[in-house]
Amino acid sequence: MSRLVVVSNRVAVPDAQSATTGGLAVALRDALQTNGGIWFGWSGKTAAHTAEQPTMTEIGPVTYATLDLGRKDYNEYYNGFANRTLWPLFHYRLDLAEFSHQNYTGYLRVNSLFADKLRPLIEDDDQVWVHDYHLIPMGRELRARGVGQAMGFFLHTPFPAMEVLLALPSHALLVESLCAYDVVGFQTENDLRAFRDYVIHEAKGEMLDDQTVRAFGRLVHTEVFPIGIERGQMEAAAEAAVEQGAARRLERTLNNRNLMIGVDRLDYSKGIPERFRSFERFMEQYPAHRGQVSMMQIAPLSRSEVPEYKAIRDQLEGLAGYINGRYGDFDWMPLHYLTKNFQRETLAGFFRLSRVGVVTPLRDGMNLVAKEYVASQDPNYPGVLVLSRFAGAARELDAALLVNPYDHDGVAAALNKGLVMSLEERRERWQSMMEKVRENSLEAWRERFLKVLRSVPTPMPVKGARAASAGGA
Ligand SMILES: O=P(O)(O)OC[C@H]1O[C@H](O[C@H]2O[C@H](CO)[C@@H](O)[C@H](O)[C@H]2O)[C@H](O)[C@@H](O)[C@@H]1O
Ligand SMILES: O=c1ccn([C@@H]2O[C@H](COP(=O)(O)OP(=O)(O)O)[C@@H](O)[C@H]2O)c(=O)[nH]1
Repeated sequence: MSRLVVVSNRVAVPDAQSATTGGLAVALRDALQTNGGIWFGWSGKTAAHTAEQPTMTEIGPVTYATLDLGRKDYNEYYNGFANRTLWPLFHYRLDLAEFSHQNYTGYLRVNSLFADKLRPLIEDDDQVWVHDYHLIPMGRELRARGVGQAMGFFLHTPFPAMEVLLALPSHALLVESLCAYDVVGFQTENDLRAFRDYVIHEAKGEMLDDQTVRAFGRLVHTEVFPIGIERGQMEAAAEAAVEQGAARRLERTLNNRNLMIGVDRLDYSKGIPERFRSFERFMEQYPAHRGQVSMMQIAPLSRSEVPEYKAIRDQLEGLAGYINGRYGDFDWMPLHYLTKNFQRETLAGFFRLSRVGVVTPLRDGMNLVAKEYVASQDPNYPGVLVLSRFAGAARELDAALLVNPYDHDGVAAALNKGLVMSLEERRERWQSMMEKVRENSLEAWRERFLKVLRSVPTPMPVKGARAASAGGA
């Protein structure tokens, strides 16, 4: 069996100090441990200058190769092009997208530098799997350095509709770069459709069969691989959590009142201000719930150096204060707004205690919180998920109360419906969602992707394909 080489912006080097690691980290680590391999990317640390050589940490058969990023690279590549251009654009926020040549150059520079450092570590029969929008050009850069074997790419975010993508000055090179991979995976049919739409209508490519795209002189296998959560992990954590610690204390503070919960990185794509507005509408329109229900919003700080993230933080502080000032009472607060980060095991207990899970992003690649909320429920007494139709998770979790997050009245009505829903209906909806959560687990996602990557034919440039010019208009 060949080794696996994973490339992602952040690398989770196992650390004895940190008790928990993210699901993705666990899933990829399992795959790496089976046949050995390398996980390459940014260390998550910054320095005056980008490291000359990766720091190699060997743990059993897995080598973690990480680079500290210099401030200039960090600003232009991560804060800049990745998170001020691609992130807003891919989340349909053209109004927030900044197009700076300097940041774009930094993005290409870091991808090229990563390829330089990774190239000597790759062996001929390794499988290479690159993750996410930060590293789209990696495949092309590795090909230019003679990497000939199958390479896969998975996009964790949405892929935007063609008309939105066309606003990016370098759209053509970006999509051409995606076509340097042999397998390109998306979260949903919607994203895949948008990608194919671009390839066919803008890049003059074509579909050879249901899954094979011919574009930019190459054949690319494209498919939907909805990411999931670790099998059994949240169920077990939730069951254990309600018996102890934080969940127990939370339950006591509730005093038999109902709880609604939202958990999101503090990111404008998550629709938190809109959610607060909807909650305010809910207070206004369903006064019987006043004093009887609270909403807890956990929103750990994220990408804090990016100006748009600072702005949304200020906005939320204002809104939370306004809502609590208007509706709160001496013995009850409607909204608990925390920017603290909690371990997933603790969240599992909070989810299980919450009658309604509120997941209302304006746009989201998948949204694992939605799946974690479902998996954490007591099967006999499950809560209700209120889910944005614009989260990738809505494709599978169609038994949730699906809402349009821009429609505050509609979300308020769904919150009320969730609170008054019969136990029978709650159980039916939960069972239907839980089946999907189990079926599309994180392990299944990883195995499906790697199976396809193993089975694609050796990369083959296509002679005579009509390629669009790089650079873009
Ligand atoms: O690394 P950060 O800049 O701190 O951001 C954290 C991650 O955010 C994004 O997550 C996405 O992946 C999830 C799993 O597939 C998906 O459920 C979610 O909808 C996406 O937004 C980002 O894409 C990751 O690269 C970041 O690590
Ligand atoms: O305080 C927190 C908030 C979130 N999360 C985890 O962060 C992940 C968020 O993933 P999701 O796909 O919902 O959104 P993303 O942040 O990747 O855009 C989920 O596993 C959450 O349980 C966490 O561990 N602690």
